[in-house]
Amino acid sequence: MSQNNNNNNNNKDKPHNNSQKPNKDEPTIQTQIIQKNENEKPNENLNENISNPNENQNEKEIQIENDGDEDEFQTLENENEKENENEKEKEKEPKKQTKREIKREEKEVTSFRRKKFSKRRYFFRKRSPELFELFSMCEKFPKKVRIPRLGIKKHEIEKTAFDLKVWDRIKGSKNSGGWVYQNVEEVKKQRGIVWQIVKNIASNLVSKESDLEYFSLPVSVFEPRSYLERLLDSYCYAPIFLNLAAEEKKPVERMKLVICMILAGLHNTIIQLKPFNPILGETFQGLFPDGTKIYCEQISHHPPISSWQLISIENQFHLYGKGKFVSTFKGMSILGYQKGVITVEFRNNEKIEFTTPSLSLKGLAFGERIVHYVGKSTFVDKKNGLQCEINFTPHSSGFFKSIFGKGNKKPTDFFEGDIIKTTKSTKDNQEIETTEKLCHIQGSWLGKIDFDDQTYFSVNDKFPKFKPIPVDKPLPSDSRYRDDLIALKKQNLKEAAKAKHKLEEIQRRDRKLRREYHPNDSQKEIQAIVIDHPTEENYEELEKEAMKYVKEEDKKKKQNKKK
Ligand SMILES: CC(C)CCC[C@@H](C)[C@H]1CC[C@H]2[C@@H]3CC=C4C[C@@H](O)CC[C@]4(C)[C@H]3CC[C@]12C
Repeated sequence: MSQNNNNNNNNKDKPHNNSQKPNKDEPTIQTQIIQKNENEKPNENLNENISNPNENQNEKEIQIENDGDEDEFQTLENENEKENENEKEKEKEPKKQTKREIKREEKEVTSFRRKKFSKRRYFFRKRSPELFELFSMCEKFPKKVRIPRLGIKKHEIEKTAFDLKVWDRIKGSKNSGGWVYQNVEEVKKQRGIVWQIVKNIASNLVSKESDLEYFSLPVSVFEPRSYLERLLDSYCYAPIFLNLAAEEKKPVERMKLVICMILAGLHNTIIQLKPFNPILGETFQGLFPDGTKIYCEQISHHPPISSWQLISIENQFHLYGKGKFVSTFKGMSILGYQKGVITVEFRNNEKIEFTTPSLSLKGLAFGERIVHYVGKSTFVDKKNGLQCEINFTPHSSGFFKSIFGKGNKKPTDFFEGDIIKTTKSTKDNQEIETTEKLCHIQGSWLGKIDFDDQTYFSVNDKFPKFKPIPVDKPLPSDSRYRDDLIALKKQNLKEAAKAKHKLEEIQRRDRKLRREYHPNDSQKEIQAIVIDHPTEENYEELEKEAMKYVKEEDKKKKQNKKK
């Protein structure tokens, strides 16, 4: 079945037609996207190793799903289960069962499953017929139409959220929690650089808790993107969940879907490469495969502040935010977060504001490189009086420890929170505030979100991850035109380093001029400390020095504790 066929079928099922259809003469967004994607292939490969470990499985899945129209939602899992069941039976009674009997049993199993899945499909259609189109427009996942697991009760799946092995988490997740970076070469490269930073701290050239922006790092640890493009990684599920949220009439359900959008995208932001710092006025214009428009711009140099917005095709939702990307050295780890509030506005004048948690990299200089999300994420819907705070390290507080004891220790990537409703009423001229707990959230940022006893998101569902497609004719300030970025894309490190140096020089001169014309402007001049790529002879020396420093720090800590 071709992709076009699939589209037609979906259109038939739709209860109402989309009135806004583009003219045939004009290239539709869809066709543009398909052409674009073909050109973009080398770029995609870069992220694929990390972002989607299950890609190969998907291909198989598509083949299976193509067999018949009815089996649209038959998954590989079911196929596997069937096989397993058959194998077990064969082992028990190898000769008695004929092929026919096995086939009959198979049919029974599939019909049972079909019932389950048709339920899902009905739910999906009822919610949003447009989503079928949305999925089929995404070129990479044309036929793999999967529904969010809304409406399926957990007891049907027979899994408990606290069972670690059953948890749906991405490849590389640790049993005790967090995600381990497996690229040994990359880590080794970065260590040499981290040791040099440690050396600078040890000789008191910079303070202990210093921002990464005080260093000019070598291009060998960079990825050929700027922060403006990188920040979009966390919105890879935004079109799916926000389109659903825009249709939702219940405020609680809407908030749940917005929470899903942010928490589900967290596992897509853990790439361990440094993006380029955007230059003042740099822009990025793009499209998500469903047509959602993306605009990003760097609006301040010091402090470096970026702003971004996503606008869906028919203005269903409008997400906007601005903030600083902070990354500070904290002893032997880096804490990275985005300072600022993000807002989503929907067509029906509903509005939700939220903040995101912080990312912590451990094992920078020695040991295993582990990524954690720490801190809090808050969601506020002022109009409907809804509020939600999600805690990313609940196990560390004494309260939760006492409840779940030692045996039930949850992994550190576990998060927990509540949606709370506050209602104001006046009685005898006095304002009374009553709070009510509506819903409990728990899950892992590495791939699972549960609301009460319903699973809303699981990585095993393999939703399509949306990647931004750069627009055809962007502004000349687009980050794609940066020389250092272009050179790094071609893997020409020498040229990239040269271009990076040149751009830094230009920025310095610009700052000087700005200060001359606006003396009151508080644009600080930072003298970045240049850090080179370490040579092999250098490497061991640096390691020894860093070791020395770490040991001294440990001694100081111990002495402080004794006092
Ligand atoms: C010297 C070498 C090891 C430095 C490499 C550090 C890299 C991996 C760090 C430095 C700054 C960090 C970023 C800082 C802020 C944010 C915003 C947050 O919402 C998502 C993660 C993200 C995007 C971080 C990702 C990891 C990051 C890019």
